[in-house]
Amino acid sequence: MSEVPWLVVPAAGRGRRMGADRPKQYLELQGRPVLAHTLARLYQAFPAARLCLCLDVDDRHFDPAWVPFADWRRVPGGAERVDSVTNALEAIAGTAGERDLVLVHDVARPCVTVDDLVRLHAALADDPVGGLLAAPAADTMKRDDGAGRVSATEPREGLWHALTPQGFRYGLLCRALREARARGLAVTDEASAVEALGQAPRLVAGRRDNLKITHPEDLGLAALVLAAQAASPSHHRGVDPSG
Ligand SMILES: Nc1ccn([C@@H]2O[C@H](COP(=O)(O)OP(=O)(O)OP(=O)(O)O)[C@@H](O)[C@H]2O)c(=O)n1
Ligand SMILES: C[C@](O)(CO)[C@H](O)COP(=O)(O)O
Repeated sequence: MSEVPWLVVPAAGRGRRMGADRPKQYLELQGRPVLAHTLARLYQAFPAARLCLCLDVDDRHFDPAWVPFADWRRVPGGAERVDSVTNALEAIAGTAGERDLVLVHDVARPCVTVDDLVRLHAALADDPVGGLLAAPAADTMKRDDGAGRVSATEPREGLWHALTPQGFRYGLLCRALREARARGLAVTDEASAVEALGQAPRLVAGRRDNLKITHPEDLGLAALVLAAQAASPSHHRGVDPSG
């Protein structure tokens, strides 16, 4: 029987780049808010997991009916994503064990498949460091000169897009985020904090359609992805019965 993970879902962003009338996690996608889709995918993969949901303290849109988990708690969001995740880890101090696996997943990634969730979980079961879903860069990469022109073409070999979930043992993740804060490092994901400790997180190849809804056009793309996934049953495969 495999280990049931903790889930941390940072959902306290304001969606500034989306520029909508509400945070993007509450925008409608196939008739339901983005947040409800994301939590449903996580629940399909890990029905017995314990969830920490990071929400803005001034959130006026959230409805607990969208949370399918039996064991969940609401945690106040912080100023940045990393602060929201840190608040979640602090909220479960004393309950979570040092070696417990914590999977952190952006609420803004509703298209993650059950198959990828289960594969990541399995890949991290015995990994001494932890790791993340990631997709190899598929485009030619340009660097700008700061004035709208190309200054260089960067080799893409070995470059990956960091996706979520990202999963690490509770003790290691707490230490990594604490040290990153102490050193004033700007970390945009959990892996970069762990890297700053000198550790090498495992890259687990994930689907490129696990997109992060960020800009206005991403909402339409996510709707197309969900429709395409519904037409193919592959993402329902591999649900862990012990979860
Ligand atoms: N203070 C914050 C900022 C972000 N997030 C969450 O972190 C994830 C990734 O962040 P991003 O895509 O940047 O979301 P927003 O912060 O909402 O977007 P923007 O940067 O455009 O305002 C999202 O699930 C978002 O809700 C969070 O929990 N707390
Ligand atoms: C964690 C993340 O999704 C990895 O790609 C991403 O860094 C979060 O988005 P942000 O715009 O950097 O907050």
